[in-house]
Amino acid sequence: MTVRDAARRFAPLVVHHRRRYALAAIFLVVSAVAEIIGIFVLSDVLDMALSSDSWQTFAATAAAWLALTLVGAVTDYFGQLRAIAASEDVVRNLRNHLFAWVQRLHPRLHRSYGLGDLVNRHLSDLEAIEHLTGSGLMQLLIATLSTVGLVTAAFIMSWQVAVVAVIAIPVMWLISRSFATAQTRATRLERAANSNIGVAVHEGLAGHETAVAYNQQSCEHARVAGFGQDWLRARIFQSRVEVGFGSVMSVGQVLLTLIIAVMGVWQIRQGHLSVGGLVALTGYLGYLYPKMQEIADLRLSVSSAVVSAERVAELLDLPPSDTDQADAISPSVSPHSTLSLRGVGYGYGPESLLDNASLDVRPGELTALVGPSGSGKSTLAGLLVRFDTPQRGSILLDGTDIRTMTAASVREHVTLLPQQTTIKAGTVADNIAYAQPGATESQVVAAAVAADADDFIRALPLGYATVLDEEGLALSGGQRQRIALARAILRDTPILVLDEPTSGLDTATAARVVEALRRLAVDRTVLVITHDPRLAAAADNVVELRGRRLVHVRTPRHAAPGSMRMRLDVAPRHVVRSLTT
Ligand SMILES: Nc1ncnc2c1ncn2[C@@H]1O[C@H](COP(=O)(O)OP(=O)(O)OP(=O)(O)O)[C@@H](O)[C@H]1O
Repeated sequence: MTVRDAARRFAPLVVHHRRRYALAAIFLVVSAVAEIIGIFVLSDVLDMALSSDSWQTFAATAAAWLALTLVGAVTDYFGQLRAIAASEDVVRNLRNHLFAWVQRLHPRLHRSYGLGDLVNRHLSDLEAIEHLTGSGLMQLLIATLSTVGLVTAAFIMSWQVAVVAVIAIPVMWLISRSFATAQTRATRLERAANSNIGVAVHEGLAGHETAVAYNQQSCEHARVAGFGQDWLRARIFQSRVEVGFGSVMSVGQVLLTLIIAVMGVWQIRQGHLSVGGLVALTGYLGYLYPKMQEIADLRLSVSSAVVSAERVAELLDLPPSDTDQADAISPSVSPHSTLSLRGVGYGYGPESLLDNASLDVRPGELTALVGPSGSGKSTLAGLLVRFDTPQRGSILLDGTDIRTMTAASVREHVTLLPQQTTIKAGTVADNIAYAQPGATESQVVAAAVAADADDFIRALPLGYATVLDEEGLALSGGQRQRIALARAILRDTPILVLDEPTSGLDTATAARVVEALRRLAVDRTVLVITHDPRLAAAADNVVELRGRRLVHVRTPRHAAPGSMRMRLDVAPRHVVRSLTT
């Protein structure tokens, strides 16, 4: 990606802040102009003082110089504040935009990047992009205008001296260009190492218990330290480029000042310049040099920002998992819905996971999907809530292909309880109500009762008001599972797809949850994915995912009365075989 590509790509996200940047730029330009005129006035003040004319004229000129300095300082203050406010707001908006997009990506893409890497892209990378398209651009504009103003003023004082300064500008630009290539390479290495550290720290902390249990803390530590070493190398490389550039520029500045001083003295001796004029001239060039260096530095920082732009653009170019057709519909939610698969085929790569899979999951029935680990059950659950679309065949909701519906509408009909339970920072009630933010207290309690969670919640120190930390570590695995189940129940959609709802539960609790699921299935369509023989035995239908196909193992016709109490030893042999695989 070139600087131009990056600017073109992200400018539309910044463009609606142009007025704020413009206002900041106006303040800063006024400040720069006040500075330039101030130096001019200073030369008069000095010449007057040296020629000791009237003290009154001297005082008036000195007051004008002071006033200009004050105007410069005040406008600089407001300009800087405005610029900072605009750039922070742009970063905030860019982050909102990126986060909204990343939320639309398939969960498997989140996993493939790693959370640490994604977090990094939401933080420092966005700041760099703002610099490229907002504050950096504004700084470049002001530095360029100031340079033009200072050079013009220098020309008025002495064109011979000003020519030397003008010649220095393209030389500095060429030097900064040669450093920019190295800076891009260094930044790429630094960003990659930084992301690796983020991923390693996140994984190390998220899997801390496993690391301790397996005595692998030193391995986790070595992993973070290894990436830290890469980062250090990249930072040293980056600093070498930055500091090297700074040193070359300093030598250049000294050379330039020396040449200008020699020329200035020569001009005074020739009678072409006054002492005040030389002071003003060196003042102009004293301001000019940092402005030129700022332009050259911007060239370097822009090279770093391009790397960040590449990293963010990479995420924004990923296809979202919830793209709707142009004429997608949002059918109204009916209390009873049938979910059907017709000849569904799906695979992550060339290998199929599902082939010609067909199934009807009807209201009033509890359907269990069983099958060996890795056979594709969770993948199928993801298709039902349109994380992805089948490559062949279709999934129908009351006869409507879910491809033709908006993804949001599909999820208004179908609730998925994922295999991994998520507990958010907040109270128990907040966690359950996450499914339906406007839910009343009694609805939250009813959902908890249905998930057999009410008793243990009431036993917590503050009951439903007990605050859980982000990972819900204050709760046992089974308790977290039931809170997640209550959350799914609270959504009150006609179809529930529950991935391993009884995993981690003791026999008595699992039995109560199974009972709760049977009650739910009375007026809902419930599909449970399970390895739990008790749950499969309690289901009206049992379907096995076997050899990429869905095979009916048991239908309501064969279900024993009171199937909820069916024991594993009386469940059909093939159910037992598939559950124990
Ligand atoms: N994002 C992915 N990319 C490629 N392959 C994947 C991806 N996610 C899952 N798989 C593979 O697809 C297969 C099915 O995975 P899935 O999680 O659907 O199985 P499952 O039947 O639910 O397993 P389990 O019963 O152990 O939960 C596995 O071989 C898995 O490695």
